[in-house]
Amino acid sequence: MSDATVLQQEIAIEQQHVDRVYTRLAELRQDASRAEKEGYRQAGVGTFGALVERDAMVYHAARRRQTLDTEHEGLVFGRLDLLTGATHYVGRMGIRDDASRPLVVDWRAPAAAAFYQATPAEPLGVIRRRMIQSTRERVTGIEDDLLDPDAAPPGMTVVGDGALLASLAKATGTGMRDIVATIQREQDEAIRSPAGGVTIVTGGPGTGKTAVALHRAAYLLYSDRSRFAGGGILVVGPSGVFVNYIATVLPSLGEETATLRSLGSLVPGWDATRVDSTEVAAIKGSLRIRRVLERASHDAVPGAPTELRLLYRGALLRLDAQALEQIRRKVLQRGARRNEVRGTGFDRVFDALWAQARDAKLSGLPEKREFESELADRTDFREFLKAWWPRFTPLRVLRWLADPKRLRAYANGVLSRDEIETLQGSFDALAEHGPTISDVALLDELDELMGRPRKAQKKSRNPFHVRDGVQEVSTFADRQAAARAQQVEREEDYRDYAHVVVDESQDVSPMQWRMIGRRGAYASWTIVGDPAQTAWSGDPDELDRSREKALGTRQRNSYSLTTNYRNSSEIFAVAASVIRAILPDLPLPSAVRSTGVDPVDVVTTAGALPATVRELAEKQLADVDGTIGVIAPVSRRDEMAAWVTGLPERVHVVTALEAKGMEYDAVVLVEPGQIAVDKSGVRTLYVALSRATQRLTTVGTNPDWHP
Ligand SMILES: Nc1ncnc2c1ncn2[C@@H]1O[C@H](COP(=O)(O)OP(=O)(O)OP(=O)(O)O)[C@@H](O)[C@H]1O
Repeated sequence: MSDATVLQQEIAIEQQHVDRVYTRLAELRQDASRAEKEGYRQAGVGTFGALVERDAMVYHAARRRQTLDTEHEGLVFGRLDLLTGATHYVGRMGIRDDASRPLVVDWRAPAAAAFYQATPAEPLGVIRRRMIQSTRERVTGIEDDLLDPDAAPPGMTVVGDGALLASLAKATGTGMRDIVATIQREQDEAIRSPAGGVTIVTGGPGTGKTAVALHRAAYLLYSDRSRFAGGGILVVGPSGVFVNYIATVLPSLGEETATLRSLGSLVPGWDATRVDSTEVAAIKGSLRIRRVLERASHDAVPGAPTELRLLYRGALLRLDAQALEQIRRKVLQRGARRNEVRGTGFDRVFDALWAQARDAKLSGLPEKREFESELADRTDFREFLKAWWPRFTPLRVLRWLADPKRLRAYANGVLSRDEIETLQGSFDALAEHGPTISDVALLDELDELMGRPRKAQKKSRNPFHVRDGVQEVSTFADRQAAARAQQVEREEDYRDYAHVVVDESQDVSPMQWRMIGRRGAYASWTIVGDPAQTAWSGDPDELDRSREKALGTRQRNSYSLTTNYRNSSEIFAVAASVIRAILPDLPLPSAVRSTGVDPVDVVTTAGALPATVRELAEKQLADVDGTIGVIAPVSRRDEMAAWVTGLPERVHVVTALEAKGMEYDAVVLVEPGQIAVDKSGVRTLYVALSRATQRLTTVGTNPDWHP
């Protein structure tokens, strides 16, 4: 029999099983929606016990239906033939037949672990591992690994032509794909790492760190749903572009509950995308800036009234600048939070005025309380208090740093002269354009330093109340669903996450570790990153210390990934040569896939650059099916975006920093020489050079720069 015929036969065998699975899936879906409808119809009748039971059933039916409704392309993707004679199918979710026999085992279940972990050296009771590829409900390919040839029964066939490599060669869409069918052993170990403590995953470009982090989140939700869905999982990535790129992975695994945030959007109210220069980011990211902010948070308000004059029952009550300053300093001593002690500040003003009124022996002076309410009723007095001690928002105080005199005063003795000079001007655009990504961590710090302005207490909502007037007919399922919805929405600045995942962790500054740490005080963590890709140009020890502080004394479990699945070996060779120039001993991952296409380097003149970039992008459009990344130096993004306007949406223009974590089928990297201006620039260039799966073209005006 020819290989092709054997393959077709095996495909037909697997198709039979896959058909059974989809038939069963349709039945389960029907059962679940029937149970759900039935429960709703009967709600409100019967004994309390019967109601609770039925409600619980409805709730489970509703959840089950939701899971069953998720799109299930490639629902079954694996099969294990075991020494015991049993056969297990592995898939995106667990499904049983009507006699409760498993038709598919969920990929996260312990019984599925061997699918990812078995090797010929350690077969874990698996004779043959089979990967099943499908399009919609049709099986299209099979890839076998014979792990224990001696134990193979006669007639066991082995077919396949590299499912992993085939999956890697597929064109990239705009979002990242899940890798559930082809997770590799070293990745699986990190995914199934213990739920507690800190899991640290390191590895070079394209080794699947992001994929591992997201599949780990799905694994945790499966293995302890009440803990992780209840408390919530926070996933932090470097930029909004990146967060959009990874946003579909968890939903494709049937998990919707994780919260995804970029470093610029971790603090409610902000979605920062502006970046500072590397030098400015290093100062704003350093813990020393905290002292600068602390001083600002205690300083007098610009333009605040310097004295208070009040005519009261014919007498002049007066607090001069010195008296007001004394009150302010006294109230703000010992780390008091400005917004929280505002009332105390006002009380001290009343006290000082009361003392004056008493000393003046005014006739008809009422009791102190009456005196205070008389003053409090006066508009001029209220206006004074508001101007003298307003409610502060973090943004308002951060904007004071745009004033060179104030900046110098706050930073004096904390930052060097050069640093102060570098920082100058970097807060100027705050008012008009909002914060930079680094500023967001400073706003969070100020929020902590000043405390919250007291808000009127919101009436707390009863999570079990569904709609007015329908409480008595709502089922337990409705109420659970309402409670869950509220839980998933969470309060705006929710901080009690059960698990925090930090991607591209090498780029998180000390101040940003503080910001993330505040949201993970009770969490277990997964930290993934590659130190060689860091853009941080500040003190590396300070960075390590602040990360360690955020993670606390929790147990550490470390994993390293060694295979680059993204780049062709030809492309990674170029990236490797660049990083080797500054880190000659750095261990690098091996790129497993060769395309036979070498990267291209084009040198041109400044005048011809725009047209050349456009031509090169057009050429990539013809050469590859998927996405094309045009990567620009940070300061030239908009200019270069104009060069390729009007090209199809497959062409994305990003800065070298925004390219962190991203992946494109082809990359046109513009002016690499302008990215690699210093050591941290070389690292950023290394990142940019390792983004492409199929084609890499570098183009610039500097003939001395060579990949
Ligand atoms: N086991 C696998 N099977 C199929 N594809 C994989 C596998 N592991 C990783 N990949 C693919 O390799 C590419 C790189 O993965 P990912 O972005 O997670 O790597 P990374 O280590 O985070 O990279 P970087 O540090 O460069 O940002 C992605 O397209 C991912 O889907």
